[in-house]
Amino acid sequence: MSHVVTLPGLTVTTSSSSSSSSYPHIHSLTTTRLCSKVRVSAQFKSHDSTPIDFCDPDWKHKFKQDFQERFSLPHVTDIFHDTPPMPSTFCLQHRTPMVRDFAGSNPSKEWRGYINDNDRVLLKTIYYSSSTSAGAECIDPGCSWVEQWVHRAGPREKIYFKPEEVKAAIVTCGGLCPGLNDVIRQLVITLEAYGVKKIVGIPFGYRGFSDKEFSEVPLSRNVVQNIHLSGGSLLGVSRGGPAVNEIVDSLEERGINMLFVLGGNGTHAGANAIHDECRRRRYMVSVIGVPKTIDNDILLLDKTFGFDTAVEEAQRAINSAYIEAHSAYHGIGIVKLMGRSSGFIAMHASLASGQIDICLIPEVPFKLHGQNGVLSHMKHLIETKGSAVICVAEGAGQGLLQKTHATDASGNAVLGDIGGYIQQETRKYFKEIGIHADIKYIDPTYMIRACRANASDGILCAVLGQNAGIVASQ
Ligand SMILES: Nc1ncnc2c1ncn2[C@@H]1O[C@H](COP(=O)(O)OP(=O)(O)O)[C@@H](O)[C@H]1O
Ligand SMILES: O=P(O)(O)OC[C@H]1O[C@](O)(COP(=O)(O)O)[C@@H](O)[C@@H]1O
Ligand SMILES: [Mg+2]
Repeated sequence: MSHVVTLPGLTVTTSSSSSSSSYPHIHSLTTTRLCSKVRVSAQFKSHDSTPIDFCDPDWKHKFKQDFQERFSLPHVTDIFHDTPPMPSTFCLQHRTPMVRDFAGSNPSKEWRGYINDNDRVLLKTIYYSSSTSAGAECIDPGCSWVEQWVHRAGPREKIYFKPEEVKAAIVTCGGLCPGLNDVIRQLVITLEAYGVKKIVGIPFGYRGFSDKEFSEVPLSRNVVQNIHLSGGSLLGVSRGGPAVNEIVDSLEERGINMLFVLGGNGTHAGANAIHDECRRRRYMVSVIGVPKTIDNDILLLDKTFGFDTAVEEAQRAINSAYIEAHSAYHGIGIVKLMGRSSGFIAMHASLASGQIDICLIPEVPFKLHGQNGVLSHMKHLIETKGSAVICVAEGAGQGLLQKTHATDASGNAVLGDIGGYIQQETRKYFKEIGIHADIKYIDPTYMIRACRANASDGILCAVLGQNAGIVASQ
């Protein structure tokens, strides 16, 4: 499944997080005789999924063109051709005076705070001279250098929404993630800086659009001033909810013409559908998505908000498991961390802690039983070190569990409890081989998810919130 993630200042078509975007599926590609058979990863396929023909001397140019198309930003003038631009109300009015302003210069002429529409950000910075170079990510067999650019986020000189005519709504959907409040806060502050007066929060995710018992939450700088000091979402979150038509009806009834959605792949599939429906109805709305995934599984993004906090917080659980395991005779600690389809949290937390003996992630299949299984390695650890600590990502080893086919209200598969399964199997195994083992299992998922963002995530959220607010009007 493919969906559009609209980042503040850039639109990215990604595969759904279930394809674990940083580990894209490999597709085979057969070329003509002159070119060798090569395999190309999904991220390097063209826009319409046709494989690249490397025998075409023009392939690089075509690849770049295709990449640019994928990353082109939709604009209100694509549909409402006559919308007049107006000078931005943002930076010039609300920036902090700079020292040189006091020296008598003309600030409006000197200030260089706007982004040019053609500013770009280079995505890849490593030049791999060969495909055999460690970690090489190559497009073609010769590992040619191909620039990949995306739009630079930031305030433009012209805007297309009059602040006094804007009613902005913010909605947070899916599961919690540290930093949601930080993004909401910065969004509100930025919109106010533009001069937007009507800003509301939609309670409990998309459900807030249809459920009559929830009313809009008026938002202002005063309301959001301290919300980043606690975790969760001021607005609440939910899974499932109304159909897209109902949401757009509600937008129209409420007169909302800027919608900010904070959420993951499901939320963005919804945002995309809302955008399409608004376009179909010719209802002028700016729909802005801020990607939220604590799992950090979005291709092209170095880090998503909440991930850093999750890794930091996960270490408390790992440390507790370690202490328990080391304080017991033949102690075994098992910690399950988030990561439906990717093991970034488990892997980073394990590396950072230095206390994990075995780290199991969804990207790497493993077996529990048998000669090279996890259990026999645990036995080895018990015999050699006296204890063992295991970190497992929630999506790891799902093939070992019985499938339930259960889904949550949003249609996501409900995963089996791999941590609990490993605990049970470990207990059985050590009993069978007659070795004492003291097993403790920790699942800190909700303790981690509900945390307040750490300083590094706080800054990331502020940047995202600000860019989301900025991109909406231009
Ligand atoms: N394909 C879809 N089209 C429209 N809305 C969707 C789609 N998938 C999920 N949603 C809605 O998006 C919201 C959040 O989705 P969910 O999967 O729970 O979390 P996340 O956004 O974190 O992935 C839910 O309200 C759900 O109904
Ligand atoms: O119990 P809930 O709220 O359905 O959430 C459980 C899931 O939420 C997650 O935190 C992911 O949430 P999102 O899909 O909203 O990003 C997973 O780690 C976990 O499987
Ligand atoms: Mg999701």
